[in-house]
This record gives sequence, structure tokens and C-alpha cells, in this order.
Amino acid sequence: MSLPRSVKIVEVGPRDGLQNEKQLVPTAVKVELIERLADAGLPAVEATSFVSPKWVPQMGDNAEVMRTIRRKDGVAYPVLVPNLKGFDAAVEAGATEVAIFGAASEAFSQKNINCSIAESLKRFEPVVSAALALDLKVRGYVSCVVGCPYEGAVAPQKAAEVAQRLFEMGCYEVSLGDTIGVGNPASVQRMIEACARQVPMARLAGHYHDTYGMAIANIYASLQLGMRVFDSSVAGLGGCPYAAGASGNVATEDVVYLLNGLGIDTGIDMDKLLAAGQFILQHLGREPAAKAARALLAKRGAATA
Ligand SMILES: CC(C)(COP(=O)([O-])OP(=O)([O-])OC[C@H]1O[C@@H](n2cnc3c(N)ncnc32)[C@H](O)[C@@H]1OP(=O)([O-])[O-])[C@@H](O)C(=O)NCCC(=O)NCCSC(=O)C[C@@](C)(O)CC(=O)[O-]
Repeated sequence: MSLPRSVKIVEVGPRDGLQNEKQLVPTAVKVELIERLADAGLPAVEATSFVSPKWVPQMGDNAEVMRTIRRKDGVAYPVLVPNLKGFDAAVEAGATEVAIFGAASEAFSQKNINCSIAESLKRFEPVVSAALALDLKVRGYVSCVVGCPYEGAVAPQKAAEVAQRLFEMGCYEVSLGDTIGVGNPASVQRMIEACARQVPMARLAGHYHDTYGMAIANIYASLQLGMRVFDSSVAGLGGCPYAAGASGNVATEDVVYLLNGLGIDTGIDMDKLLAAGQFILQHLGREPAAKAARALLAKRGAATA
């Protein structure tokens, strides 16, 4: 299959990237990060999650984040909601797009949202109905689509079943999460092929963590099957609090570097993206995990030295 002319990147750094940080990041820093990412040209910036603050304290300032961000026209700011309580709070805070999140593994579902897969789907139904009644868009996530930290390998059919349920419920897009980054191009392609038999490819997104350094290869393998939407996290921040050993999402800088190299348009300004990454890393006191960011910043340093 020929490669596409353009790809959509959904930036998940402010949510997936920061949710695992032990030290609370000040709200003002989160807000500036979200605004910088939108200014860099990201068409969607997942801003926060309306989950229990006892489970994920870092997202406890969700309403303040949503109320404070300066929204850029044409940019979506989805937020995670696990149930109606979270949905109501998200709407109250001004969210116009929400994301529900299920899993292809029973053990992960229990650890992450304290219920079985079947219970979670039942819980999501009223959330999707309420959202659609208010004309809000709903995105769906399936975690552990190729592997689970508790159950090991996950059958492609399990991922496909949950993806189908979320799509049929009314999600406009279903993002397939390799939560612990164990996938490789072969296993990811098998998983996507199973999902695409149930959900149109144009409605599927890839959400790959880079634990084993496979995420960029997995994106390339997904592009070859016709996938056009990928989630990534600025500076490669992230990791799921309920997935032991999960490292960050694939870095947005690395994805943009790959797509630029392939001649695929993302609409993203690499300079502004690098600056957004530097901004949050300086706050966290960390070096970038993104190889492209490290190389480009080093090259610039050398050029200006
Ligand atoms: C789902 C629950 C709430 C169930 O948690 P629970 O304890 O079973 O819920 P509950 O209904 O029994 O309520 C317990 C308490 O939580 C409160 N509560 C209940 N709901 C909410 C809410 N929405 N917002 C705020 N508070 C809430 C509720 O009011 C009550 O408060 P209390 O009476 O004890 O004071 C909990 O398990 C939870 O919050 N889990 C979230 C975990 C999470 O955020 N994980 C990370 C995101 S998923 C991810 O990262 C993967 C992804 C998406 O990136 C893709 C990939 O990489 O795979």
C-alpha cells in the first residue's frame, strides 16, 4: 500500500505523559505545555483525565486545567472519563470531547478501572449516550492490545472484540494501545488486521509505548496497513500507573521526524515542538527520551556554539 500524504497526530503528553509523575506538576505548567503543543500545530491535545484523584493524584487539577487553557480554533482537547461522574465533571469544566478507556485484558481492566471488561463496557454506554446527546465527540481506547503486564500475550481477536464494541457504541475513533510496548511490527500488524475486520481502518488509531524501542517501527508497519492516526507524547513522557514496567509513549518529535522523512504532512512545526519538549523537561529536570529531539537539539547547540 502506498503511504498517505498526511497523518494526524494526537498529542497525549499532558495526560498520558504526566499522569505517572510522582511530583505534582503545577497547573500553570500543564496549561502552558498544552498551549505550546497546540501552537506547534498539534490538531488534538489530550489535556487531562477526570478520573478519581485517589487513583491518579496528578490529574486532580483537571477542572482547573480545562478552565484555564486558551483554546486554539480547530484544535481538539479530549479528556479521559471512566464513568458518568467523570463525564459530568468534564462537561462542567468545558470539555467538548471525551475519551473512554477499556482494555483487551481482564487483569489490566481490573487494575486500571476496578472492573471487568464487560462491566466497563456497560459503564461506558451511558457515558457515550450522554456525550452524543450533547453533541460531544467520543474517542475510545483499548489498552493491552498485544500484551498485558499481568496476563502476557493478548490475542488479536480480544483487542478486535473490544474495539468493535467501542465503535458500535458510538466512538468516532478507537485508539489501539500497546500499553507496555511489547509489540513488534509483526504482532502489531496481526492485531491491526484483526481490528480492521471489525472497525474501518479510517477509524482506528495507533497508540504505542516505546518500552522496547519498537514504537517507531510499529508506526511504520501500521502506516503500511493504511493507518492514518497516531498518538504520541512530547519528549516521550509517560507510562501508565497500572502497567508496571511501561515506559513512555512514542515521542512526538520522533514521529514527526519519521513522517517528515517519508514526505508525510503533519502540520507540526518541529521547532515549536522541540521548544515545548524543552519546556516540560526543564520543569521535570530531565533529558529528552526522544532520539530526534536529542539529535536536533545537539545539532543546534553545535551550530550556535
Ligand atoms: C474508574 C475508577 C473511578 C473506579 O474506581 P472505584 O474505586 O471502583 O470507584 P467507585 O465508583 O467505587 O468510587 C470510589 C470513589 O471514587 C470517586 N470517583 C469515582 N469516579 C470518579 C471520577 N470519575 N472522578 C472523581 N472521583 C471519582 C467516588 O466518588 C468515590 O469517592 P469516595 O466516596 O471514596 O470519596 C478508578 O478506578 C479510576 O479513577 N481509575 C482511573 C485509572 C487511570 O486513570 N488510569 C490511567 C489512564 S488509562 C491509560 O493510561 C491507558 C491509555 C488510555 O493511555 C492507553 C494505553 O496506553 O493503553
